[in-house]
Amino acid sequence: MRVFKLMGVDTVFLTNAAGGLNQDYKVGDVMILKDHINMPGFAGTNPLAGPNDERFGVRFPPMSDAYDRELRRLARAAAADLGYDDFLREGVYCVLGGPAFETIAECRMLQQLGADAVGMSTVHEVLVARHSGLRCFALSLITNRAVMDYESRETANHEEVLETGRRRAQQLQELVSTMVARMESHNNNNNKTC
Ligand SMILES: O=P(O)(O)O[C@@H]1C[C@H](O)[C@@H](CO)O1
Ligand code: HPA
Repeated sequence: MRVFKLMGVDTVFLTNAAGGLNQDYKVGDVMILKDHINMPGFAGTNPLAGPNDERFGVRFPPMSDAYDRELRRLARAAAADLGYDDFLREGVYCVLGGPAFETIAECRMLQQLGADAVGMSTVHEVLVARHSGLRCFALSLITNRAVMDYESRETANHEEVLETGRRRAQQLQELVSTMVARMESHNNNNNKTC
C-alpha cells in the first residue's frame, strides 16, 4: 500500500473470499464492505503497531470512514445496471488470523458481534492504506456458508472457496471494470470543466 502511495495511486480496490455468517447470504453473493471488525487488533496485532512513519500518516488514524461512501454508491449503481442486484449485498467483514477455518462457536459469536462475513485478509491492507490516505473499496465473494449448526455435516473447505471464485470470476471482473470506467469518465469530465 505504501509503495502504491509513493507511485501516486489514490484509490485501491480489494477483493477477498469469505464465509457467510449472515443467514440471508447465499454462496455466490458479493458483499460490498461497509465496515470491518479487526479481530487480531483486539489482541494487539495491527500492521500500524510500532513507531509511526510520519511520512505516510498520523499516529492515530480514524477508521470510521475506512470504506469510501462514494465508491460504495458507485458499486451499487454499477451492479444494478449490470443486473447483479439479486446477489449484491453490503455488510461487515470480520478478519481472523487463519489459516484454520472457524469453529461453530466462533462463527456464532462473530454473527452476534455484527459480522456478516468472515475471512482472513483485506483488513491489514485497509489499515495501512487508510493510514496513508488512500481511498478504499472492498468486495467479499461469499464462497461458503459459515457452519453454525452442531447438527450440520458441512465443513468449510478450500476447494469450495476456489470453485465459487471460478463461478463468479467473470461477473466480478465486469463489476470492477464498470466501476473503473465510470470513475475514469467522471475524472475526465471534471478535468475538462476545470
Ligand atoms: O481472498 P482471501 O485470501 O482472503 O481468501 C480466503 C482466505 C484464505 O486465503 C482462503 C481460504 O479458503 O480464502
Ligand atoms: N472463513 C474464513 N476465511 C474464509 C472462509 C471462511 O469460511 N471462506 C473463505 N475464506
